[in-house]
Amino acid sequence: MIEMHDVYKTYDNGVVALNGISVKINKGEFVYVVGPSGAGKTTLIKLMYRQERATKGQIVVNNMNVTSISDQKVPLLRRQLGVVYQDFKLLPKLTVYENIAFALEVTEAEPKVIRQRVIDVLKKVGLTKKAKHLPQELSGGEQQRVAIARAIVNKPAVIIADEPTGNLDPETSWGIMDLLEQINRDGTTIVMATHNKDIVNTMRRRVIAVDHGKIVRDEYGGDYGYEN
Ligand SMILES: Nc1ncnc2c1ncn2[C@@H]1O[C@H](COP(=O)(O)OP(=O)(O)OP(=O)(O)O)[C@@H](O)[C@H]1O
Repeated sequence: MIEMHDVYKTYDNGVVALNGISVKINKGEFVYVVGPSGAGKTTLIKLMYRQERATKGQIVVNNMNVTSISDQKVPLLRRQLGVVYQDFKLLPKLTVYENIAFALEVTEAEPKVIRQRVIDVLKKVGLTKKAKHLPQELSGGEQQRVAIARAIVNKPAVIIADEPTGNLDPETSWGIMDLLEQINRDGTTIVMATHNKDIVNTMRRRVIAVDHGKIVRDEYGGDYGYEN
């Protein structure tokens, strides 16, 4: 599903963010990426959806060669991935319904298909009643649910989440984790970078620990493993 072979990333300012990463993530896995601030977690994730380009090495996501595809092919790659961010990144002037539909409109899906899919995902994330609201009228947890609905509406093979509970209180965070677990149970691979020790230690999934741009631990049923 996702394979990285000897991947390096040096930013233009000379910072070496990733220093030789090789990893294979199989279909249906739920993987936590942990590590201290500045370890390279966000960079690792950004390389997967070509938000940043690797300096060296090979990355394959769902049979697409992320490192060698042209910029024109990047939208095609992004359709295989749903991305969820810490700060939700919803479009403020669009309603909940429109935010989700927008992700499908760019794929030129038929209006009938768009409508049905948006209705289905709104139900899945429990926000049918908020369809006509603007993001600013929602709580943080609700906004993150909309962002997750937007991420899954294309039925992607992989969800990539960068600190999705970072702006949420503990109870709301658990609600978001329940939703991600449910999406994973339906067969979607999930890669999630997090600083949330409680979540990682409770869920007991695969844990990839990054430090100084290298994988220092890769453990199934692992724990968080260090103090924040
Ligand atoms: N666009 C950029 N330009 C230059 N350096 C960057 C850029 N983005 C990140 N870095 C640097 O790369 C290193 C890895 O950063 P990254 O954001 O991947 O870490 P992280 O593990 O996600 O950290 P955090 O937990 O604080 O979000 C850090 O030293 C950071 O300062």
